[in-house]
Amino acid sequence: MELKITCIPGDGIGPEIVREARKVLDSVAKSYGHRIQYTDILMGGASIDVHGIPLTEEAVETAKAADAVLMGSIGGDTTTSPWYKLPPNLRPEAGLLAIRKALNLFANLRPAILYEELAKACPLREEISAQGFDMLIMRELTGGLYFGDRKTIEENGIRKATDTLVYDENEIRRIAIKGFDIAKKRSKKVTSVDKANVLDSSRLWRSVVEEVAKNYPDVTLEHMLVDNCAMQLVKDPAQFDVILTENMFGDILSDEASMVTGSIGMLASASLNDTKFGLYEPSHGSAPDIAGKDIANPIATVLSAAMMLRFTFDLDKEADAVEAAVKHVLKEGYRTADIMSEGCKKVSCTQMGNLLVERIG
Ligand SMILES: NC(=O)C1=CN([C@@H]2O[C@H](COP(=O)(O)OP(=O)(O)OC[C@H]3O[C@@H](n4cnc5c(N)ncnc54)[C@H](O)[C@@H]3O)[C@@H](O)[C@H]2O)C=CC1
Ligand SMILES: CC(C)CC(=O)C(=O)O
Ligand SMILES: [Mg+2]
Repeated sequence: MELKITCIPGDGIGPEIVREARKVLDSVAKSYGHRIQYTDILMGGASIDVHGIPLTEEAVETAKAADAVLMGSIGGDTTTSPWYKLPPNLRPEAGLLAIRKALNLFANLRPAILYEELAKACPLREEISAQGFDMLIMRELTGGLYFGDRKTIEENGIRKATDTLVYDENEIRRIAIKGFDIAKKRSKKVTSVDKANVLDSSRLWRSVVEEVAKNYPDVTLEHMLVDNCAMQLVKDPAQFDVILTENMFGDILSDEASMVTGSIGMLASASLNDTKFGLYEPSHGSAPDIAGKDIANPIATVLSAAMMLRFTFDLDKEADAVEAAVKHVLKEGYRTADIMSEGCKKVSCTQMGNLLVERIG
């Protein structure tokens, strides 16, 4: 099979982790007789440095022409990088939001799984980590606070800033349908997370989710307020199967969930629309604090590439091989710095990639 993949290495650790994920994809392609055609595009700071803007139309067209996109991460240190002296619409993150909107990637799937081998890296009490967990955070990705009108003004000498959280019922319905469809194939429970005790947007969210739920009588629906959910994620993560939530809540809750899997370096993601196309990226950012040191964990990006094989290309055996290689290497005790624990063997980003390639080969 011919796989047409656009890569966005991005900024910070992005190029390092994408390099390792590509090595793994190449190794799977070789073992299973596929051919991969890669095209690289610039986004975020890397695009600003070359084109003066975080995403060009040509880059979007190149992404659209591929079957799927593999992305690293974008952005710099938001307090020191010169990119953050630019107007907000020219900063790295504007490129990321723009590509999500341009490709209509409204559903962000973030599986948070505690691998048995990483129980020691999980900061939770032993009786909780010993149980393990396997949840899927479904985050709405093209609406809500990150896409509403915003402005900063000065009124009577007082600076004032506004961000707007808007959802219409169609935006809520389509992500809810995706969430319930997926829950039907899992353990059949959806926890819809909102702040319906305060926000109108959350009250609409809750009522549309309830309407959708009527078409899925075999899926259990529960509602949970976001502040409680943040607490429950560290108290008892095994209670969750599919967490269905809006853009900003999902952003924050998925970083929290990642840490109970051991590290954010383990959390993969797929950003999808209603077609087989997808943008696959780790849930973390560009980690400027460790960029260029070859110590980043590439596993989140490698597992995102596995999600691409499974979903966009229907290559289940190949995706299984990548996931099995990750488990194998962890079982053998190899760890990047972020998931290191006593008695394990510390490896660099490159070495982790090489080990995964060897196990696949
Ligand atoms: N999808 C994307 O491209 C995202 C971009 N960002 C951008 O990334 C930049 C940095 O943001 P931060 O808040 O520092 O979040 P971050 O996720 O980049 O880093 C948070 C912490 O996690 C660590 N970390 C992240 N990924 C890791 C990995 N693979 N292996 C080991 N450690 C890892 C970092 O070293 C840091 O200590 C900002 O410019 C932000 O806007 C943030 C989140 C997502
Ligand atoms: C620009 C941000 C919305 C990126 C982010 O934090 C994420 O997608 O997780
Ligand atoms: Mg985030």
